[in-house]
Amino acid sequence: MTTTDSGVVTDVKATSDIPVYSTGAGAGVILDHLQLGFDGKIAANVTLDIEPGEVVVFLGPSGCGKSTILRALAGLLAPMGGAATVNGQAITGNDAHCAMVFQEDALFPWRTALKNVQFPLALRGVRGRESKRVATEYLEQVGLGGYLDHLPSHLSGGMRQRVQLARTLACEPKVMLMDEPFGALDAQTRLDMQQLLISVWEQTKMTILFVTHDVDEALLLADRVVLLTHRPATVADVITIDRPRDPQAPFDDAYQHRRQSILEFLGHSPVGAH
Ligand SMILES: Nc1ncnc2c1ncn2[C@@H]1O[C@H](COP(=O)(O)OP(=O)(O)OP(=O)(O)O)[C@@H](O)[C@H]1O
Repeated sequence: MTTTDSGVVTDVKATSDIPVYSTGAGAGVILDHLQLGFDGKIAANVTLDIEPGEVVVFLGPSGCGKSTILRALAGLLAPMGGAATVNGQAITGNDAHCAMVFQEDALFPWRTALKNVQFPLALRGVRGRESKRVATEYLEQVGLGGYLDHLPSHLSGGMRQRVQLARTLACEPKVMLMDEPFGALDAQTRLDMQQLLISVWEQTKMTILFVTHDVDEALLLADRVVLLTHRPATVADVITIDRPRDPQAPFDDAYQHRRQSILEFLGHSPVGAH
């Protein structure tokens, strides 16, 4: 661990051995001509069938509507048309199945790491000693067992994202919505967080919908990469990526070819129909 003069902890050892986490399988998500927009203008019109436990990564030009899709699934935005269902049920806004991780950490600054993670537990009726035990376990899962009493301001950006991940896991979601969660992190911390997310996914098999601008991140994490058109976002292409991942894959011609064609798509994306 490294601590600066101001008391901010700047690094932490990555966890390699994550304890079993028992959420169970993720939920299936169906987007059926889901139309989203603002002020009467359509920002997205998406049809997609996502399997339980699948990791789907959305890539598309800036402003095309990626975050809007996740916000709708979190129940923060009502559809203008079409439908979105999670485990066959329409999204109501009070849907406990979906939980969101933002790029900017949304922690309560006045609460310690432990108390941040205890917050969703209290909403689920878990209190007292049990709440402390469970929250500690989630923080241990993300490698922060030694930082329970730290305030967010005394943790690095990567560590705050770990707390946010632990707090999201404490919601026991069946679908985790991740909006460029690692976009603000330095390169090494980002790699650590990607590996942590892969470990969490292997343990939980929850469904993950992930937005990024980083093609390599998409190719590392996704079962399927969904390429979206310019606003309004529509599905332009879906690329399936096999598991298990070969660590040598980024050095393959096939990987490089795929990566290049995605980059070209992002640079020359067609304008979607209005
Ligand atoms: N609250 C809002 N009111 C009006 N327009 C909005 C609102 N939120 C987003 N938009 C518009 O909707 C479109 C899609 O925005 P969104 O944030 O979903 O794009 P994005 O693909 O996630 O962008 P980026 O890659 O830059 O993060 C943009 O044109 C944006 O300006």
